[in-house]
Amino acid sequence: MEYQGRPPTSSQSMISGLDKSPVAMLKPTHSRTNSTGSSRHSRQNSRDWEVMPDVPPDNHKPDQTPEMPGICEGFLLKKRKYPLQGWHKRYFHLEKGILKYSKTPQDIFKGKIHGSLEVSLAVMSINKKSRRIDLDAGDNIFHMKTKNHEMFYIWVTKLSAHRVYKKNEAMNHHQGVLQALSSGTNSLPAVASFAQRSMNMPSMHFQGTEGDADLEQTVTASSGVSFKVSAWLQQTQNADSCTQELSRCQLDLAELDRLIQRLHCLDGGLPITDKDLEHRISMQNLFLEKPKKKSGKIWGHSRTLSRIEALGMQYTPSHYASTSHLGASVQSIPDYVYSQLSTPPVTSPEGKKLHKDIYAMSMKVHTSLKTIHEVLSMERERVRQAWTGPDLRQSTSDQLATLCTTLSELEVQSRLTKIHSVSLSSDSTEESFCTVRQDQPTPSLARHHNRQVSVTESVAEYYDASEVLATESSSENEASDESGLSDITTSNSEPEETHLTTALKYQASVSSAHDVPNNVPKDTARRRTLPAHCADNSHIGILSILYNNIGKDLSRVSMPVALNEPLCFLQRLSEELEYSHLLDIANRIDDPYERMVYMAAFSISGYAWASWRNRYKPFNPVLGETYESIRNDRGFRFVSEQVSHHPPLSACHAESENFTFWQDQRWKNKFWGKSVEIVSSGMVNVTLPRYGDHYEWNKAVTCIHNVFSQQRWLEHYGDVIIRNTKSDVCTCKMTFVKSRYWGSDTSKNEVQGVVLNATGEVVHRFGGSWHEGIFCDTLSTPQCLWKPNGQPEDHFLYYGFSDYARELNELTPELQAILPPTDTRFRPDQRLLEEGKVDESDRRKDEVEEKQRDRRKELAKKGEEHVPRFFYKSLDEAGREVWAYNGAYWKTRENPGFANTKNLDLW
Ligand SMILES: CC(C)CCC[C@@H](C)[C@H]1CC[C@H]2[C@@H]3CC=C4C[C@@H](O)CC[C@]4(C)[C@H]3CC[C@]12C
Repeated sequence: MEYQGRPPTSSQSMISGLDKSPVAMLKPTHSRTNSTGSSRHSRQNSRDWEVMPDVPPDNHKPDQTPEMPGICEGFLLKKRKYPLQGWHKRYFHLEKGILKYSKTPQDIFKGKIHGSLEVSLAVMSINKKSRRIDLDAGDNIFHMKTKNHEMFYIWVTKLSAHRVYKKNEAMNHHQGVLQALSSGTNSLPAVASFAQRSMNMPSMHFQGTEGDADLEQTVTASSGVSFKVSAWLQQTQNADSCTQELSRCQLDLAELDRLIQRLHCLDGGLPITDKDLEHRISMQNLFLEKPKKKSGKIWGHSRTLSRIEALGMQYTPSHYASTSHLGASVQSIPDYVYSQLSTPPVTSPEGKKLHKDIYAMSMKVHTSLKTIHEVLSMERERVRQAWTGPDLRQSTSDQLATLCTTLSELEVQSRLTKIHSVSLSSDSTEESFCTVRQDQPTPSLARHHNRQVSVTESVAEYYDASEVLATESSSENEASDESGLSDITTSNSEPEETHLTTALKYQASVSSAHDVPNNVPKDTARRRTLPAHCADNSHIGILSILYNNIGKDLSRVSMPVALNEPLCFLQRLSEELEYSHLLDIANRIDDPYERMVYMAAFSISGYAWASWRNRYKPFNPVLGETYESIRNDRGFRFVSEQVSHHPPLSACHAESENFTFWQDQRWKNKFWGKSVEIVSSGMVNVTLPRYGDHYEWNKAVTCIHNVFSQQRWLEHYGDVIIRNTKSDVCTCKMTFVKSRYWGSDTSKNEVQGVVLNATGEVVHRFGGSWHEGIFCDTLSTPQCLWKPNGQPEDHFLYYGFSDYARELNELTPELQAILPPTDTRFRPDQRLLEEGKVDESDRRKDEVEEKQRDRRKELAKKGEEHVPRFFYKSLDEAGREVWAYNGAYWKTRENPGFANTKNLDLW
């Protein structure tokens, strides 16, 4: 081990040893500074963040991989996987470009790894002042902090060295494979041999981290070719017989040669040399050019003659005479050779026998050659079929695709680094790099109206943006970040092995449980499908949209509607009530702890959509847009309104005889280079009339991993606490566990929670996953509390929509007459998209956004502000800003009816 984590005196020499390249890299080219930033503290803080440049591979000759940088290991502080929880001490180990961590060096040694990441595939940002290093590898983000500046310097240097090394290695590898592939007909063996070489390269031994996948695939793809070739040869049973036939042929030819020599001697001539034979045969070949034509005048053929002349040969008339009949007689090579060699007619019995033997031998050679020719022709046909057939074509195109992916991965990474840096540099707040506290009051929105646009934020709005964006500044500053230090702990905040056992137990219970009965009627008499399939949007380069618009006024950038799903955020909010029957159950349970268990199940059920919905984004409602949903089958009615456009804020309210539900959805983005974390700050509220309970809870963080690629996936993580503001009897604490604990997949989408009594003792435990269901084993009858409804089979064709989601935008004739014109169902671009008219929808979307801008300007001219129609701003019991329902929607709907009121003209 090169470095044991103590700040050693040797660290100096270690640094100087690496000084040449990495120190240059320690001077990042980008900073997160915005010179026009408005917030004082954020200006200081964002300036401290720097994105490490995407180091270009060294200019070295291919195949000359520079020396592998040494191992680096030691304790670092790592931000807890659950947000908002400070830092803990973890042992990090960097080797061959892979950064792993565990609790102790022993754990690393034993292979008990908590997480690992391929550093060359991550976007790396550093903050010298707070000694922080962030690595975002798309699927995985590490936030680290060093104890002192010396360690910071060492780690940054080492990480950079490993990044450069790995990039070079990847470049070399791909150049090699590309060369092999481009070397035409011999490509397969070339690729195979290259693969063989790569397989032997120790450095190509990748650990099984996600980031390696592409490289690993390429290696296996090319080694797969070599495997295929040998398998092919093995399959070719005729190959052996072919070789045998050839050696037999060789023996026969030797015998033939002997016989010919003897015949020649018999005739009193000198032994025929190979050269003689060659001459004779080539001469015959010349005559064979037009063997049948004008057989009697063959030498009259000018071209033939000139070639013979050119050969400088002299022929006797007997030569000509003997060849003159060839045209008609040549049938096979042996016949032909025989005829050529038997110049003077032989009469002696020995000579005749020799003739016969030569003939027989020639026939044998001919047969052998014919067999070999057949085998080779068959083989050629096999190769041709395999090449044109789907199998090899597929694997070749797969290989090329893998290569392209990996190469573009490198390209993408450099772009990301740029985007990242620009997004940060134009960000006047440090919000994208600090944790937002959910319990802090929201600062006044007015303070930040003058801010510049950032790409980070633009992701927030997903380019439905039509005006200069403004987002609230984070209330957390570097000081509180630093204060995380006092929070340093070596205690284990991560689940122990028991956690895994529990997780597996719940998982098994959920999967063995039957479908959980609910009283919701299955047949809703609503539509089961959408009018058109979703458009394939995989070709739309989200990255290039972002990239090409860096620094531009984003008001002019609109995302193509093909990236949208035909639902908006207002409708999405109502989707959280798909499993409202859990609230109906809760309102009937006398036991407050058990009631809480159901509240928890309900809060988890609102995340179930995420496994299916990662390809499209909802429409951003325009200011004043509304949506209603009356669900007689579920016994509630729901209304929502877009109450603010910058920042986007949707308020909603639902009521039933069993509950009232409300929330305002506000969130912030943190863009880490490859992934976006969505941190919601609004609270969800539910009251249960029977017991007078008022529950409120925060939302988990949603992370869009690999946001720019087709391997995009969503994850929810963090702690969620449900409190009953009307009673201290119990609280519920849940954890949405970040995946990849212990490197296993068993904890995917895992949730675990407890219900605690007033003294903090555990009364109930439950667990499972947000995509498969939740089980509680502490109830008098242990049972599955909730399971998500099955997805319709064709969901992939319809945006991943569940049956419930498909119903949300349906516009029935009855509704058409009653709904206010501001209802989303009337939004023309969304409707066009639903009907599959993507181009028209795109045009209409521009118009809708334009109209929104005009309305805003109009208001500004009059010095007025938009006032939401059905919600009003107020403060909750904890002093947080909330949007409360004013009761006007249903009243107006009934009397006088929206048709008889003044409504906003939105589109
Ligand atoms: C680039 C595009 C096409 C990729 C698709 C992005 C999708 C998956 C993103 C875009 C906007 C995102 C939503 C933004 C806001 C919230 C509110 C939060 O409380 C829960 C997650 C939720 C609901 C996000 C889920 C994921 C989401 C829908």
